[in-house]
Amino acid sequence: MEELDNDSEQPSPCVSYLQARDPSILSWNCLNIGKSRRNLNNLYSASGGVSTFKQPIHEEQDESEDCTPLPNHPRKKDDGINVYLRIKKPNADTKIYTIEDNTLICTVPEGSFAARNKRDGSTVLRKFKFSSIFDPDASQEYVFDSIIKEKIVDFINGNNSTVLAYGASGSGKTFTMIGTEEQPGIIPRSLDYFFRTVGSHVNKKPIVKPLPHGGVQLLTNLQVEQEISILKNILGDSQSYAEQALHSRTFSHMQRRLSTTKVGTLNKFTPIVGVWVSFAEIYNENIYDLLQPHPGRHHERPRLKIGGLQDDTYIKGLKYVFVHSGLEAYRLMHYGMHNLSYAATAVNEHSSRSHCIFSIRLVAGYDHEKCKVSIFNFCDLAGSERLKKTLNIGERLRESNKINSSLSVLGRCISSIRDMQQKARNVSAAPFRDSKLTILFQKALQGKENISMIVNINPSPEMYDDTQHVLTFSAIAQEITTKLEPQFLKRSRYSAYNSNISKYVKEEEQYDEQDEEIRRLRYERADLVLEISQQKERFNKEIEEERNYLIENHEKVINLISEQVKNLKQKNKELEKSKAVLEQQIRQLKRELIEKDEDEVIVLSSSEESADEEGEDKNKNLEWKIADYQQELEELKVQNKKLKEEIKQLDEKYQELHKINREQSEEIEDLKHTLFDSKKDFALLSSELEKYKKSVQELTSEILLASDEGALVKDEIEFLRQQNHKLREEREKLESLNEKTQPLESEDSNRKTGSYLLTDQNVLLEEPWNLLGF
Ligand SMILES: Nc1ncnc2c1ncn2[C@@H]1O[C@H](COP(=O)(O)OP(=O)(O)OP(=O)(O)O)[C@@H](O)[C@H]1O
Repeated sequence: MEELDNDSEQPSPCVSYLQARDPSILSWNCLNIGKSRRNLNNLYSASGGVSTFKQPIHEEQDESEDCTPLPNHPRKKDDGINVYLRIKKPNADTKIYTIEDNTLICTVPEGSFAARNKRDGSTVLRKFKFSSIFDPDASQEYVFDSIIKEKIVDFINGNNSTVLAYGASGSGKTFTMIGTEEQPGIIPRSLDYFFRTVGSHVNKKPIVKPLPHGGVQLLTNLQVEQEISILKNILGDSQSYAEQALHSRTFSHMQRRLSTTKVGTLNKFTPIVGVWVSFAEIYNENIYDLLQPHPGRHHERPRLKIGGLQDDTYIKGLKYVFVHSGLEAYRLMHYGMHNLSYAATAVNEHSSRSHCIFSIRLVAGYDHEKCKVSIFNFCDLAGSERLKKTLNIGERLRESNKINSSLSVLGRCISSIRDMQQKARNVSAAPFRDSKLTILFQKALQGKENISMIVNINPSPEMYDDTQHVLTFSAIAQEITTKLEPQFLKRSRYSAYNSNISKYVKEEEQYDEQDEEIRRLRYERADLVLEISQQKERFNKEIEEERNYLIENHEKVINLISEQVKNLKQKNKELEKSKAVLEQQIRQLKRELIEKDEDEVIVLSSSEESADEEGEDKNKNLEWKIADYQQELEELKVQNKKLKEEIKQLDEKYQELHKINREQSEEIEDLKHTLFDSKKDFALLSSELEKYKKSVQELTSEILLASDEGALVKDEIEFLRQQNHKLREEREKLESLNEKTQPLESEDSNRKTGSYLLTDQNVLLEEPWNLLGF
């Protein structure tokens, strides 16, 4: 694999990468309106007959490419940032877009601001030029073959490559990158193509490992085992058997389908050929490793930092996993996909909210000291949806802000690189450091590595605004123009020259065009003035109403809206300024026209050609001004519309909150009544309880009294017993005394004298009781 050792092909930093393969790109960048006017006239006539999406259908088909050795394919020094446009299949027929060569022509739909400026019989057209356009029928295979295949060969030969997928949510970025089981995208196809080319030479075990900041590290036996177990752990433990089986099935299914397509072969190969895969995610401007097992729902994933200097940047601590087959790499990709932060938005339920970078590193060489590492990055950018369309709030709003700001930094980098390269200035002045994404791809964006962008659009009319935003951001060149009807062009106001038509016909046409231009500018100016005053009026009214309304409940939202209103006002001011400049230019043009009228014979004879060019240049400038102005105003209008929508949303939300508030207040009132009643009941019960307590107390004291009396009775009984006892003793004494003194007394006399002493015990006991009154 000699090609892999070729170090000499490193591009020089000053290479003009904007010199795209398609030479027409640069001429478009220069936007020579003089030339393009003629071209456009042709285009108009051609586009009239062009039906929507007339490009040929590219079905999946077997390739007949020869199985030839890979060419030594160093990266071309003139490679630029190729921007490809891929159009998703529309749900319904749309007449908005037509394709001509590499130009997408958008017919501004009725109701759009740009369409309102048109005159009768005219149509506003917006044109966007790309390196290549893939129509809705372009198959995954066709896209892969056209854009990626060659880059894989470059990659095998040691060159770095980056492919970015850009577009609004749901436009087909992930479909293009990953695809489906039946229609695999460019990552699975690249893995298949790559491994079928180098597969048999890939080491079964890792020998060296690429280091993040460049170079490689020779692995010890223990480290080799550790690296192998990393892959096993990720694939074995973390994925269910069902998932593993599904991914294996899908990949082998795809391999079977692609097995007939030919790949290149390597003539020679080095002993060290190692393939390493990484998968990173940039979410909310934080970097995460998608091949790192997720720590669980309630734990934060470790955030990774960017290391390196200038354009040699890398992600510190990102896991590189050794693989030796396409299937292993494919399964790692799916593992990473599981870890992705997906969030629901109004546009696409599974809209990806983060930028995902799947990278393949190829390490090849004869020994660890002479190894070369090449990297292929596949980057699926987050959806570029506009904030207000998705009705994002809170966390989602913060996410969207970060996504949009990183995409806008990317856009600014791309356009400032274009500008600077055209003016031969230093590319590193572009705002690369403003987002993680551009820091990581700085080298490629500076033209030192191959980089391409696949722009995906959804041509449905409801996505028109988002699509325009995406196209404006990404197109290599663009133009806004109006298609005029022929009768408009035929008018002539210089009939005085009819006698010498052949001489003046050309001049007349030129005057006609200028006249036309002035008229058109007047129309547009009048429209713009009207639009601005209406906008101002509407803004003032709406802002007044909304402010009063929202002030009580939505302080945060009000701050946001005020900010937006301020921006819009600022834009309005800028528009006013450009309008003044425009008016000034129109006046100047008119003055020149009058002067020309006066000296026309001289002008015509002496400097016919230079007058042509001058007029054309001025027209060009005016056309540009108007185009800019129109575009700005259109964006302003879109923003205004969105703002109104947002305010409406807030209004509804407020109404809802108000309703809930009212219901809650009513509930509170009910509760208050119930509480009042309960208090009354409680007071009543308390007084009854008091009464009850009192009667209990009385009863208790009565009981106590009764028990005291009982005790008294007991004491008296005791006392009587003792008395009784004493009386018995006394009787016994008396009896013994009686026996001693009168032993022979008769029975009758005994009965008379001691009747009470000789009777039974009952008689004796009766006497004390009688004494007590019982
Ligand atoms: N060219 C195409 N042909 C067939 N189906 C497509 C095409 N492009 C996209 N789709 C389908 O449209 C849907 C949305 O596409 P996809 O998920 O790729 O969009 P996305 O741009 O990645 O969105 P997001 O940024 O929200 O993740 C998917 O169901 C996908 O299969």
